Amino acid sequence: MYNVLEAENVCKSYLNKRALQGANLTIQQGKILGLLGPNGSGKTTFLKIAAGILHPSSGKLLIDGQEPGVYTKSIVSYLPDTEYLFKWMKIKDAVQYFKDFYTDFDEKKAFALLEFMKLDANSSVKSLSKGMKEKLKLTLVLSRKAKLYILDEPLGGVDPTAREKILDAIINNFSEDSSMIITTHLVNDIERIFDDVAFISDGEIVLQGNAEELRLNKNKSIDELYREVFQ
Ligand SMILES: Nc1ncnc2c1ncn2[C@@H]1O[C@H](COP(=O)(O)OP(=O)(O)OP(=O)(O)O)[C@@H](O)[C@H]1O
Repeated sequence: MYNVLEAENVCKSYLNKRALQGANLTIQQGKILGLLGPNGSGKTTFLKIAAGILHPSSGKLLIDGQEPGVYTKSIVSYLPDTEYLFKWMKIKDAVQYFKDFYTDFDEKKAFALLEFMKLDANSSVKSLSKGMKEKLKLTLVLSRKAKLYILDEPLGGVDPTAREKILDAIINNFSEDSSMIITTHLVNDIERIFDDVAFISDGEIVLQGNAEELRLNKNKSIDELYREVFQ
């Protein structure tokens, strides 16, 4: 099986804070991996390195066999946990912005997803609630035909019913040629879409495996296992 992402002994320090301390992780093609860990365990730092926004202090991280850079950014669709939409934009301007920026952007898919998310293309971004903004950002990121989707806390502000529908949409739109890494604290709600999970603690991956095998072997849901590991 081909690994879209391979991280070997990745370390990252911010001044005197060691955020990643030798993280090892692989993501296979066609798989959705949940990267799970408590606040401050290094999830966002890991994702930023994979997205090419931060450089590791040491170690190696390869995406499709290459170090993060211009090529990997062209095949990675990244949803950061921060705000990046411009307030002056209407939703349709944000779609156009992505279309201009990314050659792999599928405008038809974007408008279909907007409809699914019940978002009006003529609404202005500044009028959207937190959950609506999350839905818009997810729409934009999922409308690229990327090899790797990186979603940092994608559904925190979305209400539980919509969350279920969006998870279904993610699975229905997911192509076996691509892969996905998702961080979340909503383990119980989201675990059903994970093929694999990795637990991160103090900048180290302490457990990685197939979600179904872990459930069977430990006789626990991933949420229960998470609570046991991080209690
Ligand atoms: N820019 C920064 N400067 C200094 N320290 C940082 C910076 N960004 C993150 N850190 C520290 O690095 C560690 C890992 O942070 P990171 O944001 O990767 O964690 P996380 O697992 O994503 O947390 P959360 O679940 O709260 O989002 C934390 O101790 C954090 O305080």
